Amino acid sequence: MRAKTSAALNRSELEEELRAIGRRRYHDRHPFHELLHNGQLGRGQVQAWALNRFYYQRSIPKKDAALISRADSAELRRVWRQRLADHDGDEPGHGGIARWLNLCAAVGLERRKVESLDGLLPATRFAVDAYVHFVREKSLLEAVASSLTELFAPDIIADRMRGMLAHYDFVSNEAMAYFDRRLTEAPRDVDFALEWVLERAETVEQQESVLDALRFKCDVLWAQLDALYHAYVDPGHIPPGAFAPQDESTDRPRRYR
Ligand SMILES: O=C(O)c1cc(C(=O)O)c2c(n1)C(=O)C(=O)c1cc(C(=O)O)[nH]c1-2
Repeated sequence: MRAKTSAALNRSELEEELRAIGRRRYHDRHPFHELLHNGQLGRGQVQAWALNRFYYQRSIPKKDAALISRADSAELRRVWRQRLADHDGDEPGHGGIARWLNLCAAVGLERRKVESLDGLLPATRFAVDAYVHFVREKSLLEAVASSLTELFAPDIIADRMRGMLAHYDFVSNEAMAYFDRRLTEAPRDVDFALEWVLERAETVEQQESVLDALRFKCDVLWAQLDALYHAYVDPGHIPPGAFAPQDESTDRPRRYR
């Protein structure tokens, strides 16, 4: 990391620092994703992933609404509200959250069970809530910067779609519709957010805050996968009250290392 006293970076240097954080800390490097994408999880473990990630999906529009509520600029609000429309849809049964629930149904989860949040891992809740609080409480520049993990999302989403379709017979193209949409939504969203941040992060202090915001967000994503790994892979300590897989997946070795 740069010394606090160094001079401010120019735009392309700042962009490179942001991308370097992704290369080191983004959740594509997490072993849980490796197992998920390579077909090495049982159905129950995939269910645990889908059920927990529903809480992230459900919370994203809340954090986007929080960001909009803090923006003085009509342009920022106008662009950002597309994210609400993408996730919530314009009518019931449409939008990203509905598509996520379809994915949950495809892997064998009951919709009402998922929506109840019954069985959520405690660490999922803490990590996701921390993201919403961060966006409510930090500077607007940090709030926008924390969304920049989406710079790195299209590659991992494409890998995930390929891997899950190839390896799990309970995953269909229809079930992957959520991710298919994100392949176009994420680049559009992040192009705007990156430009917005590069334009405004001028001082060393602002630039440090933006880089820290991205590190924080990588931690939010990483912590969710650590919790899944600990509970459902190795050592397999499922916290009291958390989702307990009921099916064949217990035939598979619980330990992968
Ligand atoms: O599948 C993924 O790996 C992945 C990662 C991320 C991300 O990098 O935060 C998001 C999403 N998906 C996603 O679907 C999504 O809607 C989303 C919104 C945001 C955000 O911070 O505003 N990140 C992500």
